[in-house]
Amino acid sequence: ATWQTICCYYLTPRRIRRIMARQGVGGPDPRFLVGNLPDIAALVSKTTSAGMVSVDHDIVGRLLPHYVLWSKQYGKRFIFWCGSEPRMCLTETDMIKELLSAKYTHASGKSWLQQQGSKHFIGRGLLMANGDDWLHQRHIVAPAFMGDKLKGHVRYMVECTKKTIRDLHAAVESGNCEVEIGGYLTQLTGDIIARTEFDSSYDKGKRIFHILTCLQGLTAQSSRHLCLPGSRFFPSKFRREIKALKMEVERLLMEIIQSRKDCVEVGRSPSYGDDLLGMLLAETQKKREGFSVSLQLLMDECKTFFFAGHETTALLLTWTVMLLATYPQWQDRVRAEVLNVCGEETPTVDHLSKLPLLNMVLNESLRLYPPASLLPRMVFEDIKLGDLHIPKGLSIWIPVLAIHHSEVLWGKDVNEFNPERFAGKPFSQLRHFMPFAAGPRNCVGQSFALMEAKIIMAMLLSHFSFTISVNYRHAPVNVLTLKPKHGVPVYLKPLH
Ligand code: HEM
Repeated sequence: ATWQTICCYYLTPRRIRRIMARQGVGGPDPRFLVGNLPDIAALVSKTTSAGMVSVDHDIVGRLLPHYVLWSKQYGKRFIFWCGSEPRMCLTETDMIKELLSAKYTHASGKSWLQQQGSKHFIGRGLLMANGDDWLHQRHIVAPAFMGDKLKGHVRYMVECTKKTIRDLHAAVESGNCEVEIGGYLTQLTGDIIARTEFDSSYDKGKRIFHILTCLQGLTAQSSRHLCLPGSRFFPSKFRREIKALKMEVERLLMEIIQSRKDCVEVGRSPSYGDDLLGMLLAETQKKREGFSVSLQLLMDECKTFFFAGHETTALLLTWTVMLLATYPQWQDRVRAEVLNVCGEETPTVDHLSKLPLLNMVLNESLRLYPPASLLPRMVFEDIKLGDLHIPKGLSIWIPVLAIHHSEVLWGKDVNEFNPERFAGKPFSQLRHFMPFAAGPRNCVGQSFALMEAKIIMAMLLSHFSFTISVNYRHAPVNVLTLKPKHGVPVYLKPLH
């Protein structure tokens, strides 16, 4: 154990540093055990302590000040240290595509630090799995987000959105024309994932969503200490709170799972159903060689999808409303397109492919404010990437936000809201656009999220016009996902 600790915290990091230095990749000097974490924390807290003076989309210096500083000092590739984990910043899109391609699906994945950090939050669900476990899990869940299954969800997405629109009308009628739209959209996307994949609802799953949000914040705070050897065994206030919340969320999930099982056992239903929960439950009965879905994995998967399936989409929608509320000409153009295509009807699958302007606006919103703004990948064996030899144990850190805001890649107007840049360009052609990551380990819910976002935006635009409130304070922050710190208050005006 002592030898392993010395290797892990001292010898291996030193070896990696030497190998990378020989290839010309340098970086800031790390401090013993904590690496550059204190420098990063100090820089970020300085840049994010106050809001921005105006709605300015030049946010890289605010959210990634360490990236700006070190890329100026050491060049586009540099190494910094999260505790004793070396991370190489990589912004060269050809090398990124290669790393994320099928060639390296097994040779790269989520690091020990990431897995430990989210152990009590989403456990070993799809987002944190590696190697063959990841492959099996991905094969099981992917069909739930494809083809006819996906099309079948349109009806539920429309129904849930109608309810939110009624709530918004009620708020306006009661004299509240100013609403914090982010809260409504988070509830709506929560309702949609609960309905479509778990045959539940936001109200039933409310406590689950709330606990997962708390767990997200707590695990982010507690993982700051993970760099100290053995720290995960020390009792602390965070860890006690995390364990209590974990137990509560698993008890609530167990109730949903048990009620589905009971339906089959008492003969009320012939199968577990064809939504995500049904597919996962069916898997628990199968015996595959070397892999089976245990009850713990089933719960980890449910937590993963409850969390990943709503927060990111709610953020995409919230930033899009903020942008359209700030750029009324674009709001009018997209509304005209929606009214022209859908008329008085609610959106259908056919309508969705005929809304290019809405698509461009969503893409531009994902470019300026990507909800997942960083992609870390640990390399598990020595690999060759472009001209670099990457040793086992090095983490590659892909700053999606910085790539999306690179003047070299996007041109002089990079920090302006200009959806026109996406006109006529299919997703596959946009090499430096990666809001959903890329390759076989991209976002499994990408089509689900885009379909949902189009339906919700189309319906919102045809019921309300919105302008940004004087109370809006532009303050993007990054707490695992890119959020507006004080929400997005807008003034709503019903159109009918
Ligand atoms: C705008 C909305 C969304 C964005 C921007 C987004 C972004 C991403 C990104 C960047 C990744 C890769 C993360 C990494 O490997 O480190 C990812 C993975 C994932 N996303 Fe999403 N996502 C969105 C919506 C959704 C939805 C709606 C679901 C579920 C219904 C979902 C479920 C997942 C899962 C399970 C993974 C892990 C996939 C794997 O590792 O194989 N996401 N997402």
